[in-house]
Amino acid sequence: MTTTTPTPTSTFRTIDDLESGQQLLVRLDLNAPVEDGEVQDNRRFARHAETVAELLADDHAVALLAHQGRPGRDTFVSLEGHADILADHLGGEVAFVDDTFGEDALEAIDDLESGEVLLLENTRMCDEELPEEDPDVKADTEFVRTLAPEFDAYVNDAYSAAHRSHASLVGFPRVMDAYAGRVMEAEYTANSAIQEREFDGPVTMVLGGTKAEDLIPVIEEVDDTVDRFCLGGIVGELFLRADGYDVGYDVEGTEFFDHQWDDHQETIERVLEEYGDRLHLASDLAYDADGERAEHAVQDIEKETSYLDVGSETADEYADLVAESEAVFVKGALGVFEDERFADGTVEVLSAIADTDCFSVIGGGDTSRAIPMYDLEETDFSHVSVAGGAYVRALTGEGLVGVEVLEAAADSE
Ligand SMILES: Nc1ncnc2c1ncn2[C@@H]1O[C@H](COP(=O)(O)OP(=O)(O)OP(=O)(O)O)[C@@H](O)[C@H]1O
Ligand SMILES: O=C(O)[C@H](O)COP(=O)(O)O
Repeated sequence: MTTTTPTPTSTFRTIDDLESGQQLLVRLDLNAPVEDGEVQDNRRFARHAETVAELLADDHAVALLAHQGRPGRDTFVSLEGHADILADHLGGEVAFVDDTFGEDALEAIDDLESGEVLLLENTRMCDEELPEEDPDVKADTEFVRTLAPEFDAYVNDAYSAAHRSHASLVGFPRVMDAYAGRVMEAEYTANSAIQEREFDGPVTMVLGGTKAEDLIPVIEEVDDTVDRFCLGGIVGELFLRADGYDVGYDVEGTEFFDHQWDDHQETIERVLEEYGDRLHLASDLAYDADGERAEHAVQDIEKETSYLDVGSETADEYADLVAESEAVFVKGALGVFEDERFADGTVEVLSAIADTDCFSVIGGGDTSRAIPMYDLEETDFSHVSVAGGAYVRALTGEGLVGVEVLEAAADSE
């Protein structure tokens, strides 16, 4: 059940301020999981499709920029498959060109007509996109200088990438009329409003997923507003390791634990010491035993086993804590929910949140996928954010550079 609608607080211009029939450069965040080389649909496609559909209905010609993965990772692939998924959501054609700002891209942009959509190749395949630099430096790249004159205006809909100072996110608003798309507007409004809210009862934060380094600072920074943290996923196992259990080590070729432990051991131990009474760690964990889900109490953990979900005792405890909360914030999944055998922790806790009247926000590009996957209703949560890193930064009150440049562009009008 949903409770509250947050108050809008944005100061950028939105697509409501655009004149119709323009040539637009639109930045989306279509970063998605890739399985066996195939990109998978996530909540971002459906959300961005609504922005694109609205722009097409207003007779704009729309060229799209987006990124996928990071160089060197197996998720760093072409956007060709993304064009097909987006087209399915739009119910119309999305042309694709395997070039971002070279001759082929410019030719395709020239041919683009009102009511048509063109997706350009992965922005992270351009050398100038990635190093995080000042927006003015990004505005002076060949990437931005080549594309900007081709368009009447720039629209940024990629809230979930707005914490990155990359050329396609911060360069264009420095040199063009710049507007926020619907996803940017909705996410910004909801996530900013969270910081201003006060709650009468307990506030619970459920932290899981793979990116421990994104979450550790959150625990310290939301210290005043959150009464208890329920930990699972990789981050939960790292805290169990700090608590003296033989878990949270890379086994069977995984690369989740050791580098994050090496980089953050001191902070994890300090946070455990300082906030221990408010940190709930798993009391049992689930693993794959010859193809079947099996569970161990944490006392029986084996260092060589790969743990893939919190156990049922932990899931029950977390569900009870959620049920008596006034507000619940989720970032990251409690287990590998993509595999049904290890979805129990994530699904039990999400279902408990959906069953209460509390204010609830579910965050994470991957984590939010669990909602449709397990037939939960998005409307049972106050807000489902398709952002991960940007959402946790918003929770801690940190600014987002991609939003700041949109605000600056509006101010300079
Ligand atoms: N024990 C575990 N072992 C391996 N993967 C896990 C485990 N627990 C959770 N996960 C994975 O965590 C992922 C979700 O968290 P992750 O931090 O990657 O992304 P997110 O929360 O969607 O945010 P972002 O948008 O920042 O990527 C899921 O895909 C899930 O499979
Ligand atoms: O998926 C995300 O969280 C955003 O697209 C940002 O991706 P990044 O963490 O690879 O910069």
